[in-house]
Amino acid sequence: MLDFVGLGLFDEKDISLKGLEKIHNADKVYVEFYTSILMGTDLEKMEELYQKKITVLSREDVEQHAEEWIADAKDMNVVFLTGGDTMVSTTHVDLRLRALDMGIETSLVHGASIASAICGLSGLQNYRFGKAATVPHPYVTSRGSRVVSETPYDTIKMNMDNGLHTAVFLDIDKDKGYMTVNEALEILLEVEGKRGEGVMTDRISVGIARAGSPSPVVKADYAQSLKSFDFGEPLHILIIPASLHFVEAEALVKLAGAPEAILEDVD
Ligand SMILES: C[S@@+](CC[C@H](N)C(=O)[O-])C[C@H]1O[C@@H](n2cnc3c(N)ncnc32)[C@H](O)[C@@H]1O
Repeated sequence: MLDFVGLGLFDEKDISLKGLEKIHNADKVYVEFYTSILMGTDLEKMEELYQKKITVLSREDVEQHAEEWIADAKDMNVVFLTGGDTMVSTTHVDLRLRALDMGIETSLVHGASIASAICGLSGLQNYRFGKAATVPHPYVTSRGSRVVSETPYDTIKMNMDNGLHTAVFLDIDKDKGYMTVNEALEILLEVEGKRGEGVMTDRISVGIARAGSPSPVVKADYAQSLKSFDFGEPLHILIIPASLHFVEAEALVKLAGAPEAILEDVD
């Protein structure tokens, strides 16, 4: 049996009782921290609370060599842990399908996810979100030119045209670190400036830091101002709202300190 268990958002205590039960019954427990990471804990604290040894898998272990560790699940209980919900904004459905092809039974234990936390913390309605985007760190080519992905900007623009908000996930890179809301806004405004377009200028953006922690930060402001706001420690996520329903605008003013002027431009 291969059990996929979502760890929730912030520390080792965010796991569900069902998830914990799966770990207690497991012969082997694996975790990956490349799609998301619990910033309020570490492997030692997790192993202490869960009373199990946990092996950390790299992206390569999960995406290229999965058969090697999944095979044990043919005659053992193997648990695979992931930050947030195990199947939200990850590619882990591929792992599940591979396991099924190998004749291995699978199960899911869901965890609190950033996808729903952003709605709760900001007051933006979950049914008004379109396709999510990810802002990767810029990279430098062998010839020395800096390359910035324009894909997230295109996604925001497409969603905006359809009246939909965009959740913008921020890159987690083992060398370059955790991207901040500030860096992501700089990158998106750079693309906007280069193209001479105006999707984000004069619009409210929302930054959220450390969802699920005792002190999450939620701040809404015009992109140019928000890019210098201090959100503190990671993880961060950015939301680019489309037009706002009046309750969403009121929530952004009261829950995220947005300028009251936004109350005059609502649906
Ligand atoms: C690719 S998503 C994976 C989502 C995860 N499976 C879930 O369901 O929550 C990871 C990105 O979401 C955002 N994120 C995840 N947890 C967060 C948290 N607790 N606070 C703020 N942002 C978070 C970060 O931008 C991070 O890079």
